[in-house]
Amino acid sequence: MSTPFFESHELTKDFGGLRAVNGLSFHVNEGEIFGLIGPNGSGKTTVFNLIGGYYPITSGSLRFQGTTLNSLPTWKICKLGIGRTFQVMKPLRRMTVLENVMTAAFNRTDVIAESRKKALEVLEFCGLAHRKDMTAKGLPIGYRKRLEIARALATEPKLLLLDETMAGLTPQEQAEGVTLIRKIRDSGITIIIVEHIMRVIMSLCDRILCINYGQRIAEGSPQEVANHPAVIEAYLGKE
Ligand SMILES: Nc1ncnc2c1ncn2[C@@H]1O[C@H](COP(=O)(O)OP(=O)(O)OP(=O)(O)O)[C@@H](O)[C@H]1O
Repeated sequence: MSTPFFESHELTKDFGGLRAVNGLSFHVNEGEIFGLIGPNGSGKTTVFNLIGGYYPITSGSLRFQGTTLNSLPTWKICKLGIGRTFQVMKPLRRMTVLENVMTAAFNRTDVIAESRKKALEVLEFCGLAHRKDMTAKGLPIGYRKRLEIARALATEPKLLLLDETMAGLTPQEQAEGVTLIRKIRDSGITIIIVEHIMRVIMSLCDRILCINYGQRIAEGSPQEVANHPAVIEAYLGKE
């Protein structure tokens, strides 16, 4: 059997007495857009933080292209080719949009001219080139979300983790975000997306995993997951 592109095996994370992620196993195929959904507090961001190396894993394992990620530092995980955005955006507020993306591009180069070239390419790709000289703190939310994506792309990921990149956007901005995410996938980058806006998840994802209390409750095509009784119950409660 070939090695899965990305694999979580029995992933578990405890915060003191709270088990935030509980024996979670799933895999992601290369080229997929894989959705991770679940009610508030179900463990989605914690899964991203474990993949990115921000928290130590309590037990279980994570493997990316055959390499075990457990206990690797965040910068090594980034170098391996896993990039991410953050639910709470963290731009360098006083720097320009271009400088923000350049700092991320330094993940792959020490040369200023190269990081600038990469950052300009990424800004063009994300439709942000015309805002390159604005300070990050002056950007409207729609552009700030794009900047988050641009910074993650500048690290040259093979796997991109998108954490609620649509929250707070207008329907028009969401539609543009969907187009951008498809374009990213079409450029050869595999995506795991956490998102509460179901219209976005349903239209983008090839497969979806729904979790609650850190455990799998359903996995399958968008249609299968949306119609799954356990998913409906988790979101709407029992009648
Ligand atoms: N650093 C932490 N210390 C203690 N508990 C935490 C920590 N991070 C998350 N938790 C807890 O772990 C559980 C899962 O939280 P997490 O943020 O992963 O959920 P989520 O599915 O991303 O939620 P949301 O959709 O609201 O963003 C919650 O009960 C949360 O309070």
